[in-house]
Amino acid sequence: MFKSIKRIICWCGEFKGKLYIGFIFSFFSSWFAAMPVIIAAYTVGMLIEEKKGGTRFNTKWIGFSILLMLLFVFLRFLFDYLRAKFQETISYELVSRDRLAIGDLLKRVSLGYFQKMNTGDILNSITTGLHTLENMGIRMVDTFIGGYLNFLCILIWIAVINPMISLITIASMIGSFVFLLVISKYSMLNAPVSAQADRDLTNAAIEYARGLPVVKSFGQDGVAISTMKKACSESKKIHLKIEWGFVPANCIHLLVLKIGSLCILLAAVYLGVTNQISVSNMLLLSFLSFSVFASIEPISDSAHVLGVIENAMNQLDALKSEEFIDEGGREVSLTQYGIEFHDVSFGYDSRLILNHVSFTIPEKTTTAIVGSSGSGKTTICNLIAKFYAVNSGSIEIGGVNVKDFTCDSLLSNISMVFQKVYLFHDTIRNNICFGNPKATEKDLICAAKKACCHDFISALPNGYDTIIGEGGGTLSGGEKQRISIARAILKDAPIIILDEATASIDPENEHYIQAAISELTKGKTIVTIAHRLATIENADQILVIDHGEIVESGTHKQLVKKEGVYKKFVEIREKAERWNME
Ligand SMILES: Nc1ncnc2c1ncn2[C@@H]1O[C@H](COP(=O)(O)OP(=O)(O)OP(=O)(O)O)[C@@H](O)[C@H]1O
Repeated sequence: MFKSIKRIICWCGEFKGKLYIGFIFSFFSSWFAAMPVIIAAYTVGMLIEEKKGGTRFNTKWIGFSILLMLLFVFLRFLFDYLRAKFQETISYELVSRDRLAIGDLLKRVSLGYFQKMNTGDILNSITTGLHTLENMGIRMVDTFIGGYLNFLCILIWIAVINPMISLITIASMIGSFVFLLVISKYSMLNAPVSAQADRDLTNAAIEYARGLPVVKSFGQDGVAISTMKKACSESKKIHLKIEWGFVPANCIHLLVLKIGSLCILLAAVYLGVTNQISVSNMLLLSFLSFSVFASIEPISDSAHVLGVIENAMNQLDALKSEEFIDEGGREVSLTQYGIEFHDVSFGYDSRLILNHVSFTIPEKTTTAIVGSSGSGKTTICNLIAKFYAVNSGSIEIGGVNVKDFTCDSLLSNISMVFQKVYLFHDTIRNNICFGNPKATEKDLICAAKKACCHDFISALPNGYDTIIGEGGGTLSGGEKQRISIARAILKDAPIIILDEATASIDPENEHYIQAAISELTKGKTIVTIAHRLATIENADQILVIDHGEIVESGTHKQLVKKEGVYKKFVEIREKAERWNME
């Protein structure tokens, strides 16, 4: 329990000071909260003493005590306000800091990480996990430390009045603490199970939403929803079981405190009746018996979430400790943009995909990579962009090993246009300007015109301010492709990696996209996974890849003369293109 609290305090980092100041205010707030009760008890006590024929009661005291009580009530709320002012914002600041840090971190891990982890798991850490910390982390520490500080204040008063009763108070607190430990232990044990149930549910929901088009087309709604239903019912079952498990320890924790209050009350009355303490002190102890444990009663709720918080912190630490692919990288500014592969071998897992691949792409030339499906073309492009680290060999860009770049510094030199375009759920303007956030309106329109998308964007009711659905769902494939090219044109990077996506596009769109690509690639170093014969034939260099090895390289003219893989590939493409034309 203490370890978890210490961990949360450490998590506060630069905000620790604010947290501690908050505790000081909390301590004073507790003192001021106790003062009106003490004054009321003494006033009533003095009145009773007078009635019994004791010391004469000074009536002026009533007015004075009311003023004092009002002052303490005001001070209590003032210190409470100050505590909240210092502490309440901390969790929001921390979570915002961590969300941004994770966003940055995810940009810097190998893409292999996203295969190792489910999207739902990552999503859960960033959303539910951090939300748990945001909502419960600091509150839990505050309830715990604030609660015991409050208890300590009242305990001091009790000890001053009667040390024996303070021992009863301490014994009750210790008794209840034992059950708090039981609750926190149970919470620690069950939190991973509960978190796994949440992750399974998120993954099932994502899978269901993503697969809906396939589900509908195969008329399999029943099958798909059954996975969701199973995940929901499992989650309900697990959470209910855990909640019920807390009940016994919770009840006993509360029972011990209530019995403690009762014992203090009985002891106070006994001491008062037997004249061992004054009436005022008897009344005061009676009042305090009700409030002494009030601040530690809710700690059991905090102990419940201890495991959940620990688990959220573990997830956060696991994310933060993920190895960066650009560890040790630096900002590099290039003066030339040729690409060289030196004896590169690579596999996503134990299976080797690229086997001792070497080639050179001179700057400002076009290199087409051709080969059968699964031969390793996309893998080469992914390695140039350092999405993965090579197993052996090296890749140089502009004479610098890609290992030596930070991801941002490397990718600032590269524009990638994929077959499968991803557009953000945002305006068309922001999607295009993603390539260059500093671009002016003039630059934006110029890029859109070059990418042949200005006309269709202008025809939309909200023009460039039209919101594109998630993934670009509200646009056609050709429109999305042209927007992604406009994005790359605006970025104006010296190296272009292009997965030429013309196979599935109609002739009119193909014409537009080719025009857009020509604008994009002018004067750049281009690596293209080429499908169209026209692009391949015009390339300065063709690399033919087969089973992860470069089996042929040269110009179109040189390669068709050989009776090799390329010639066969050209014959197949010619047939396919003729078939497309018919
Ligand atoms: N992330 C991955 N994890 C594991 N294996 C992968 C991964 N991506 C690709 N592969 C495997 O690596 C091999 C090469 O894939 P790659 O995508 O580079 O081929 P490609 O030549 O671009 O194919 P295509 O023309 O069909 O797109 C394939 O056998 C593929 O199954």
